Amino acid sequence: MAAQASIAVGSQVWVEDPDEAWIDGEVLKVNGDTITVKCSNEKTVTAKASHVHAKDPEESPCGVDDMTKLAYLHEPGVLQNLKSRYDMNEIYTYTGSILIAVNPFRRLPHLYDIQMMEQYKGADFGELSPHPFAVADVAYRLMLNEGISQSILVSGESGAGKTESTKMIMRYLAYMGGKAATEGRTVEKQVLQSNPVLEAFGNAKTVRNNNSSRFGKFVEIQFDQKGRISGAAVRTYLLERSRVCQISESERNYHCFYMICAGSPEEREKYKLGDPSTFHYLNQSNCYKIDGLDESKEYLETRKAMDIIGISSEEQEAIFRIVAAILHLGNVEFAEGDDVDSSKPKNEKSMFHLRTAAELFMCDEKALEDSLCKRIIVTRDENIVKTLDAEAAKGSRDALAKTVYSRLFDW
Ligand SMILES: Nc1ncnc2c1ncn2[C@@H]1O[C@H](COP(=O)(O)OP(=O)(O)OP(=O)(O)O)[C@@H](O)[C@H]1O
Repeated sequence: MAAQASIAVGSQVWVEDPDEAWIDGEVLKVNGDTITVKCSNEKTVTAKASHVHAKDPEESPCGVDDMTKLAYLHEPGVLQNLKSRYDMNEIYTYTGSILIAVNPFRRLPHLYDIQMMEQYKGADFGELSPHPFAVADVAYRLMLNEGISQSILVSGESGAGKTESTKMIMRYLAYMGGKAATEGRTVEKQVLQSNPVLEAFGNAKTVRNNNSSRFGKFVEIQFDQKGRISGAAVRTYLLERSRVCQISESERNYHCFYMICAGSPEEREKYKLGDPSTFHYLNQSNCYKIDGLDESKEYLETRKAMDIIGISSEEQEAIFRIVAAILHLGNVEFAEGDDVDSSKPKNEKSMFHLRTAAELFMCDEKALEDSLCKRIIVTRDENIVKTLDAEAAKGSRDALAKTVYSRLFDW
C-alpha cells in the first residue's frame, strides 16, 4: 500500500461528509491534530487529522482497473476509483487477484456472451478488463496445469451481486468444461440448471433484493484429466426457516409458493390452491408480485430445470404437493378445546385446510391434528400425552411447516 502523504496547507484531501461519505477539498489550515479543509461543495470543515486522507492530484478521471495502481489505497481513494469506473459502465475492478463487482442493477448481456467467454479463454490475468470470466479462467487453468483443486470465494452484503457473479463463473466453467455438442451436454446443463431450482425454493424477495438467496451454498464442480466436467455437487447451508411462517413488510415468502399458486388451473384444482392472498403464510406482508416477474412462466421454467437436473416427474409432483400442503397447514387456526388447556381446529374452514394438508402430506388427518394439538412427553415408564392450548398448537403448526420445508430444501 502506498504511504500516507503528509498533509500541508494547499494539499488536496478527502474529508468525511455526512451526505457524500467523502468529499474532496483543499487544506486551508493545519493546527496540530486538526485540519481545516475548503471542500469542493464550498463548505469549510474542520476535522481530526486521522479523518482526513490525502488525495492524488494526478488521479485519472477514468480510474484504474487495478486498485494496487492507486497512489493512496484508503477508503475514499478506493470508493472514488470504483465510482469513476462505474460512471463509465465499468462495473468490475481488480485489487490484485481479487475482483470487485459493483452491482449495475440493469442487464448487461454483452458482458457475458459467448464472444466474451472466447476472449477470456486462456488470456493472461490482467491482460483484459477485469471480469468474473478472468477469475474463472485462472482457476480453471491452475487446476489443469497444477492438478490442484481451486476455490473461488464470492462474498458481499445482501444484494451486492454474489448470486449473479456466481452464475457467471459457473457459466464460464461450464463453457470451458463442456463437451462437444455431439457428445451431449448433460452435465454442464445440469450444473447450470441447478441455479433456477435452488432459487425457486431458497430465494425470496426482501427489502434489499427481489431475488435474495436465503441460504449459503458451496458449489463443487468436478473435472476429469482433460478438463471436462465430470460431475457436480451443490451443498446448501442455513436456510432461513422462519420465512416459511413469518414475513416482514414489503418482503415475500420463498418464490415456489407463489409459483404453485400460478400453476395451471388443473394443478390449482388438484392442490386446492387459490390466490396467494388467501394463505396466511403469504398474506402477512401484502406483497405478492415482483415487478417484471411472471410467476406462471417461472413455474414452468423451474419444472423444466428440475427435468434437466434429473428430478423425476413423480418426485416433482411430491415436492409441489408438500409446498401446497404447507400453505394449507398455515391456514389451520385453533380455538380453545373442550378441556382446559386444549385446542381444536377453529372452524369448518380450518378443518378443510387440515384435511387438505393431510391429503397432500399423504398422512392421516387425525394424526396430523393430534401432532398439532397435543404433545407426547416420553418418560422412562410411559408416554404422557399433553394437550396444548390454541397458542401452543399454532406454535406446533409453524414448527412443523418450517421443519418440513427445510427438510424438503435439504433433500
Ligand atoms: N452483474 C450483474 N448484471 C446485472 N444485474 C445484476 C448483476 N449483479 C446483480 N444484479 C442485479 O442485482 C440483483 C441482486 O443481485 P444478487 O441476487 O446476485 O445479490 P446477492 O449478493 O446474491 O444477494 P443476496 O445475498 O441477498 O442473495 C439481481 O437480482 C440482479 O437484478
